[in-house]
Amino acid sequence: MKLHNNTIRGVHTALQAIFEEGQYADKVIERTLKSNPKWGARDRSFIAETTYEMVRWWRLIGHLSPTKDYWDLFGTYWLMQGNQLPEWEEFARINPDKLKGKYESIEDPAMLESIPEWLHKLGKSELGDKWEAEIHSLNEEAEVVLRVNTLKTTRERLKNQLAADGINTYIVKGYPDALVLEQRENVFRHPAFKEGLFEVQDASSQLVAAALAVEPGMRVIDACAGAGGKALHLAALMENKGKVLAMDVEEWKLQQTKLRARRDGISIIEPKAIEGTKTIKRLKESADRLLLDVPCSGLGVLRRNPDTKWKLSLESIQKVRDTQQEILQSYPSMLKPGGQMVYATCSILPSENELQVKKFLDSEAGKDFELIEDQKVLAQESGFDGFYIARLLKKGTSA
Ligand SMILES: C[S@@+](CC[C@H](N)C(=O)[O-])C[C@H]1O[C@@H](n2cnc3c(N)ncnc32)[C@H](O)[C@@H]1O
Repeated sequence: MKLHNNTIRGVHTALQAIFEEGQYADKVIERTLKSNPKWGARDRSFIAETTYEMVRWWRLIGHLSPTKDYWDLFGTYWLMQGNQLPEWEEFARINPDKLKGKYESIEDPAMLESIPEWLHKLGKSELGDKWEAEIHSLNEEAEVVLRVNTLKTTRERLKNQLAADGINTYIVKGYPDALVLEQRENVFRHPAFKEGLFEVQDASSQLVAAALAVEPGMRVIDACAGAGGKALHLAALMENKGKVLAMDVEEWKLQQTKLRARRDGISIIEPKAIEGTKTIKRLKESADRLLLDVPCSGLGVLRRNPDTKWKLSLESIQKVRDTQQEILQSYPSMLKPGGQMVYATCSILPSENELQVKKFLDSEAGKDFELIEDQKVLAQESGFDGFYIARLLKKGTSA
């Protein structure tokens, strides 16, 4: 593949914003591409892909590169990918043989997987033998997965429609609404997206709403709805009948949910900002189903958000665990007796997952609940994101 000076500069600018200004990789790439409308499709995918991959391998690249200069870092990355460097003066400091020798002498698994030392220790202590294969899997590039909006089309119809435009997809057993792209593609530009025929949502994430066993006409609360990925799926599973109360502490995210619902032809989602314990108390025993898609470390979705590795710390993970338990201690009061609840995270750490559920069940707040089943979805086994999904029943019958 031929390298172009201006697109490499585009990658540099994006990396600067991510590492020096602490901005989120996905937002930075979106902005970089938007501000350079003259770049063609190939240039755009080069910039997006290279930026993501350089963020993913940042620690290892930094170790192997002769200096911290961006040209050296890019050149090192380019060689690591098995490519050859053109004879440009910008790459004069890079010696491919020296780089290869340095790579082969690395013994530290955290360096080889390009993760912080503390994360390797934590992963090993939580997942034991499964950790190394898991982090290896989480360092792979994510597939693009679509969730068919069954309110507007069928999987078969959408598959054919996309194929007619040269976008080939395949079906994976166990994920009834999913289509996986054979090749990475910017599907947001496709008319079928604008018509609300699909959402982009990882296959593991699609298991969450499905686990809640919703039915048309139910009153459902999605208590951490964010931009609405799962709420939209719930509404589709409910055939747009009943009500989905989409709640979050960050009201601006719920605005996104509203816009997405309109595109998807959904009318049953009602956004509601959480203003404190009052909001929760007022909804006491009002829901047939409750989804707690709680904030988490995001360690299960590193494929999609590789910058998470560099933003997390032991302290930030502890903080998020505290929030998870606070939510578990208070929000289940919104569920009617006899109702079902799903607790979900996009983390693979037991301390955010089954141990949180156990702590809840052992506490006063959890005494009326029982665990029906849980799924520990690892990337190394599923081939998709890492997730945890627990289904719980609130004992008793509703009056
Ligand atoms: C994993 S994200 C939710 C993703 C969303 N359900 C989706 O499918 O797109 C967790 C959400 O919890 C929200 N959150 C954080 N603290 C919360 C709290 N105490 N109560 C409710 N939501 C909270 C965050 O703003 C974030 O949107």
